[in-house]
Amino acid sequence: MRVLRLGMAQLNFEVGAIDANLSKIERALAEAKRLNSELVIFPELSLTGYPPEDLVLKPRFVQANLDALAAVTAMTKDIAVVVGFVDRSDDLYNAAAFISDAKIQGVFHKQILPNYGVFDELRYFRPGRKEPEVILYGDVRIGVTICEDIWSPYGPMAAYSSGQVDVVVNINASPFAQGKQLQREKMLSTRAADGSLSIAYVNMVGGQDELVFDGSSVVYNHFGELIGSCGRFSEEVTSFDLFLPERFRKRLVDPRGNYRFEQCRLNEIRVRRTVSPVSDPHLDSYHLYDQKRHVIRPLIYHGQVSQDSERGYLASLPSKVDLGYFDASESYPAIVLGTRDYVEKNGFESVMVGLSGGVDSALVLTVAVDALGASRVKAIGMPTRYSSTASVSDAVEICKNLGTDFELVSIDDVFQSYLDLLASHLGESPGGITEENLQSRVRGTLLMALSNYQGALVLTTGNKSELATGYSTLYGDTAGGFAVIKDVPKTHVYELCNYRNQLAGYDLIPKSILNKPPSAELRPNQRDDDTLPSYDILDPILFRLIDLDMARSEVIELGYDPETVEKVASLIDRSEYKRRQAPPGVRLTNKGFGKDRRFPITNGFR
Ligand SMILES: Nc1ncnc2c1ncn2[C@@H]1O[C@H](COP(=O)(O)OP(=O)(O)OC[C@H]2O[C@@H]([n+]3cccc(C(=O)O)c3)[C@H](O)[C@@H]2O)[C@@H](O)[C@H]1O
Ligand SMILES: Nc1ncnc2c1ncn2[C@@H]1O[C@H](COP(=O)(O)OP(=O)(O)OP(=O)(O)O)[C@@H](O)[C@H]1O
Ligand SMILES: NC(=O)CC[C@H](N)C(=O)O
Repeated sequence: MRVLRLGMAQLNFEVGAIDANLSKIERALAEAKRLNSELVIFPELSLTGYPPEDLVLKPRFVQANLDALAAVTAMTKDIAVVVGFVDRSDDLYNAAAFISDAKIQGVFHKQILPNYGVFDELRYFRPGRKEPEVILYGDVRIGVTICEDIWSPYGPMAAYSSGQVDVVVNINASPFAQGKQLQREKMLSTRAADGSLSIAYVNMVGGQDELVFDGSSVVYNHFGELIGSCGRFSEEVTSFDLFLPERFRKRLVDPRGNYRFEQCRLNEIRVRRTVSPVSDPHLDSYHLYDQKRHVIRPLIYHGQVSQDSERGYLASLPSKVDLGYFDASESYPAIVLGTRDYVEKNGFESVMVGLSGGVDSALVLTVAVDALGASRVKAIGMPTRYSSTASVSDAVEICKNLGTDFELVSIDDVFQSYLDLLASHLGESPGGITEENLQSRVRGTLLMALSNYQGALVLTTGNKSELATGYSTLYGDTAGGFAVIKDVPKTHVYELCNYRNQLAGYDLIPKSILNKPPSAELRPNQRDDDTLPSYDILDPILFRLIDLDMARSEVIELGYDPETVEKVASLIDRSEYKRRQAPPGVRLTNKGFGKDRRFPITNGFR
């Protein structure tokens, strides 16, 4: 029985930080050697981080990544490595190197470049067109693919499924989206069973601007069964015995993936196996077919273990309204990781949140504390004459629960000075939206001043429903550096709060915050549903117009009120300019505002 002791390095690489990434690889190799791994696989573009975007247009950057590759090569005297890098020859390629014996044994170019959703790879790379190659690592036949390559049964997987490969290594930088892991597992299981080959899928972890990489690396056997997995949202270097039993008979009787008619010859690259193979004579092949080595770990974030089932996404909380796949137990840690990495990778010691006593800022504050710890988070209350006393007491209570500092700065005098100044110029007090938005702008100005003085990053609190409809004040509550819940519809804001309270085992986010009607408190008795449809009506319409790209008429045909649909659709169109000026934030859905949805501001289509 052939066995390959495989190391999976599911690590958080930083875009552009080539030296730091190299040091991380060096430490991972030391750990992998300690675990007796023979071959360690690293994620896509580990050396540069993903996505490197226009950094790769700088020749010096590409050269630095090649220098780092040479340094990795020198580290492989007694271990084999697959690592992602930017290759440069006639053009640039998104590439993987198989390195062992201090030598680059083979270079694989990504053949299928994703250029949809958040991906722009055709802007930077040329698709690989080399004949498929297989590494003969001793007696183990290894194919190498890069992320998108494996999503198609064509491309390199067609050749690798021809019976000449035992295991396909697939290195990834696959960003999190709600429900994505189920999609990945279905696809990988199919690919493995159809090709009668094992698949080792290693993914990046960590936040990069709007993207969050969730790790969730997995290994499948040639029956398409999951035989191992790494944690979600956490770094780890694991070692794994991949048993490679005889597959010949399965291929003869298995109707799937009959590649007998394909003309396919893989070029072979023979590589000395530097470490003696692991073998266990007591395991017969029947037993091995049955073996399931689930290395499934519980969901962990910020040192706390979820009380949910082992695999977060199985414990799906059904959404009250239909907004597509949503599971708070995977989205919450994604937001925490995205926020932590944005703050830390951009060098901020602390963050600041304008805390109103409303649910949005309560959730953002809670995420910030989970991401960074209470001592690095400060809440600022800035009431005016329109703020209710309950709002201030709710803000105080949540800060007490979270252990954060709360500072109260009344802005009413400043607000009044602005009104007086404007009145002296206009001849009357402005009133209406002008007066309402002034309060928000005073808050934004104050938060930015405190940020300048204290060096803390301001977290904004707008949710996806507000962003979609433009229900926010430009240079007011949109002022700040990172928009933590920008891809969370208001309905899910409540579900995330409830999820977090369940984890805490008590009302960490006080019930009074969750139960009050949403209000911007910019005029007496103001409520969001004075201006917008109630969120249980608004969110499903937004989901269909935005996430599903449906036309107004199609949404109306589904039975939604025509007047409401028309109003919502024009709010979406009219507020594109506001979204363009909004800060970046964590992307959770397949249609986040940002790279996923690029709409013209000036737009005559209705
Ligand atoms: N196409 C375009 N391209 C570039 N700029 C454009 C533009 N259209 C308008 N504008 C500009 O944008 C301005 C209007 O935008 P803006 O000033 O934001 O004001 P606006 O969108 O009219 O009002 C903000 C709304 O957000 C609500 N709200 C909800 C929740 C929280 C908060 C809060 O602040 O705490 C506020 C508030 O009650 C109000 O209904 C115009 O005066 C114009 O200068
Ligand atoms: N009194 C206040 N003190 C501090 N910040 C405030 C205050 N009022 C509003 N803000 C800031 O402006 C943001 C926008 O207000 P908004 O009312 O939309 O959100 P919220 O109060 O958190 O939640 P909800 O919309 O459910 O009431 C708040 O999240 C908060 O950051
Ligand atoms: N980096 C990539 O090629 C990512 C594309 C891929 N389909 C994914 O998101 O998983």
